[in-house]
Amino acid sequence: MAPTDTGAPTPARQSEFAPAKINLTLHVTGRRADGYHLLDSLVVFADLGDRVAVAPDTGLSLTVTGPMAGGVPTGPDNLVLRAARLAGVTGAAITLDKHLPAAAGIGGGSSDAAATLRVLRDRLGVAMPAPLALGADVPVCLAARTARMRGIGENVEPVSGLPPLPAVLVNPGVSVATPDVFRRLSRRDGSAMDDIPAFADARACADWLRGQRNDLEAPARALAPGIGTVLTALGDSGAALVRMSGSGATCFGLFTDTATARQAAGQIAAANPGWWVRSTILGAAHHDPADQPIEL
Ligand SMILES: C[C@](O)(CO)[C@H](O)COP(=O)(O)OP(=O)(O)OC[C@H]1O[C@@H](n2ccc(N)nc2=O)[C@H](O)[C@@H]1O
Ligand SMILES: Nc1ncnc2c1ncn2[C@@H]1O[C@H](COP(=O)(O)OP(=O)(O)OP(=O)(O)O)[C@@H](O)[C@H]1O
Repeated sequence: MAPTDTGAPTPARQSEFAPAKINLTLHVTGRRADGYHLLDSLVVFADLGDRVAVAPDTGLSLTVTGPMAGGVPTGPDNLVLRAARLAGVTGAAITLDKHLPAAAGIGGGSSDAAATLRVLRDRLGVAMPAPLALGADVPVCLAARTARMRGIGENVEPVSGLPPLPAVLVNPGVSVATPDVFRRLSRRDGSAMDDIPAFADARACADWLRGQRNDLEAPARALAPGIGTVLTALGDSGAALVRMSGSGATCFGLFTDTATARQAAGQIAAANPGWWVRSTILGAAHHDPADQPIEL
């Protein structure tokens, strides 16, 4: 691994938080000749996520731990190892502590890849490769702050003026493959998202979001009808707005206060023991004191 820019000794083990990514909106506005879709999405990050730790070593290795480690690839396909290889790293022992469900529309793998690149760049002085090569969600996950994402994901513009949003995330345990969802779109030329105003509070934000869309919600629901059940449960729990994130199957409910969000999460979890249910705050930048501020 390269030494730090300052010439200081390379610290033994460095870690970064990989927060869950939530698409508050996801408008599909076109399609490129190569098949990738043009998007317009308001992206926020949660105060829950995975953690990537990197220690210098002679070879490149990955250990996956944590409550959601099951089913996550541990070999060269893991986005953490792909990120390290893309950055030219050949000697690092990486640990991925997995708390987010995989293939769930909340960018687990993309956020892990971005956290790997951040720890290599910010803590270990490794040059940053072009992140889009790892996936369309990786540039926004590298920023890890509220942003409007356009193009196929490469155009990331920071957004301020969003209040912290108390929320509940629910995944019914169904994984949905992103390409299958895009393939099922009935139209690919939707309108762009409206300009984003400043919001007085979470309710004002939820009211505005109601006029925007996730165009992947209908095709994902057709593939995984359980998504509809989750949206109904969130709506019944008193959420001010319910929507699916990304290509699903995770859905979110926005609440006007944290206590109500926590109560709703408890009720939904108790009634549906097989579901992954978490209350969180969206859009409040990083909640991890160990992290450095990220410049775009
Ligand atoms: C749905 C979102 O999560 C919204 O944030 C992202 O657009 C998907 O990001 P991602 O998982 O990092 O996506 P990638 O790994 O780059 O692409 C997976 C597949 O999704 C489709 N895909 C993805 C992004 C995009 N703008 N257009 C697409 O059509 C393509 O079929 C692609 O083969
Ligand atoms: N570190 C990782 N964590 C989770 N999945 C990974 C990881 N690395 C590779 N994968 C593979 O990537 C696939 C997609 O997982 P990921 O969690 O990134 O999906 P997603 O949440 O739908 O992403 P997005 O919101 O970016 O579409 C999984 O099926 C898994 O096989």
